[in-house]
Amino acid sequence: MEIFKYLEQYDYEQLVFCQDKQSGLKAIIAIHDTTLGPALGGTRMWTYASEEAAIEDALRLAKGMTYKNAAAGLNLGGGKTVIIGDPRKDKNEEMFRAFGRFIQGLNGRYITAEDVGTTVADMDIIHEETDYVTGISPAFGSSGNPSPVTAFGVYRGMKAAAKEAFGSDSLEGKVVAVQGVGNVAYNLCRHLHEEGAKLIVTDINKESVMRAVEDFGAKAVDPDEIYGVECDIYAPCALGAVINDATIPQIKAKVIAGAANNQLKDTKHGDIIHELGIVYAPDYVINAGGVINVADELYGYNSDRAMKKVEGVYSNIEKVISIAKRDCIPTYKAADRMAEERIERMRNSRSQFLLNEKHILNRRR
Ligand SMILES: NC(=O)c1ccc[n+]([C@@H]2O[C@H](COP(=O)([O-])OP(=O)(O)OC[C@H]3O[C@@H](n4cnc5c(N)ncnc54)[C@H](O)[C@@H]3O)[C@@H](O)[C@H]2O)c1
Ligand SMILES: CC(C)C[C@H](N)C(=O)O
Repeated sequence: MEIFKYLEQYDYEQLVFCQDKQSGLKAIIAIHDTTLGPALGGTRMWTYASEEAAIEDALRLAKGMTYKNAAAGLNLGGGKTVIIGDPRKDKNEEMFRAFGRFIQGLNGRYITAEDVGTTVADMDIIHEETDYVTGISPAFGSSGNPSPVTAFGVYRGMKAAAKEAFGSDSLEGKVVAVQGVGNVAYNLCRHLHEEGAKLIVTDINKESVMRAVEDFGAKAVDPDEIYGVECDIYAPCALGAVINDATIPQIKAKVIAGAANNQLKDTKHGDIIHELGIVYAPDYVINAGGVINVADELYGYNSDRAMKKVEGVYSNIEKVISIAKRDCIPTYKAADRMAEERIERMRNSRSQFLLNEKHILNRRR
């Protein structure tokens, strides 16, 4: 990979490699765009097949956060970290302390939070070294685990997408096929069950499936059967790239609305499902509840205020659908347009000169 060529092509600002021999920390912080504010995005810990794969993941996820934060109306840019390692075996306290010091060294350009493989406990350790971390324990007056709030946002966004497809946002009696019943999707299933939806679930983890069957009366299917089940709504809540050439012909749902990041394998798959008349709730718009919640910590966390903002995922999905109709484009393109237009508006509004304490004029005093 020619790194500078790639950074230039997709407008990245900064890529930081962090190494700490004692703890074994190998982390890559990618900052994509800070036009709207400091880059906020989680830390993923994963066993990557190669360093190149880790760099690519950090870059791709960081850009996704620029779009997610912009579309959610947050005054935050986009960034992400990947730590190379197995979260079940390779974590230690010194690692997250060392990582916290690296974040502190960026002096607020990047703020972290949880992602796949990291937990509230990890964020609490980082917090020993820096204030540029969110999703820390409620004991510190913070927001804690973002997953239940992400789930609430997905539930709200699913209702908005259902309104477009079925003429009503009621999910009562609707059959929802949920792929992966982990942290986010278990909570999503609870909201759906409480509204009277019927659930079909799958997971590679049998215990997670059994919990959904027992708690919500869900019907269980094998992981590769989920795409083809008879349902109204397909909710991808496990992996990315699940909307692809092999799965699209199987999908019977009229709505795709779920938590997973990067659901479209390629943009062409967003075009195909649009042509098929499927209402697709773009992933980074519908799953923004977690980041909206942790971002509220930057104002002094207030749960009621944060949940009110997360309810707005409903109107954000409505906005995306209306842009898609107005401009005759698929919803994934409409979401990109919404995010890019906001960034451009703000870039222009910040173009006037503003004196700040670092400016050369101050140094002459
Ligand atoms: N946690 C959040 O707040 C948040 C926010 C935004 C986006 N997301 C995204 O939502 C998705 C779920 O996040 P999570 O925090 O619930 O993660 P999780 O790890 O708790 O849950 C994912 C579940 O998917 C299952 N799974 C993995 N591969 C599968 C397969 N092939 N078929 C079926 N099930 C499979 C896992 O066993 C697990 O139970 C991820 O893509 C994540 O990036 C999460
Ligand atoms: C900031 C975090 C809560 C980010 C979350 N992991 C996401 O992908 O949106």
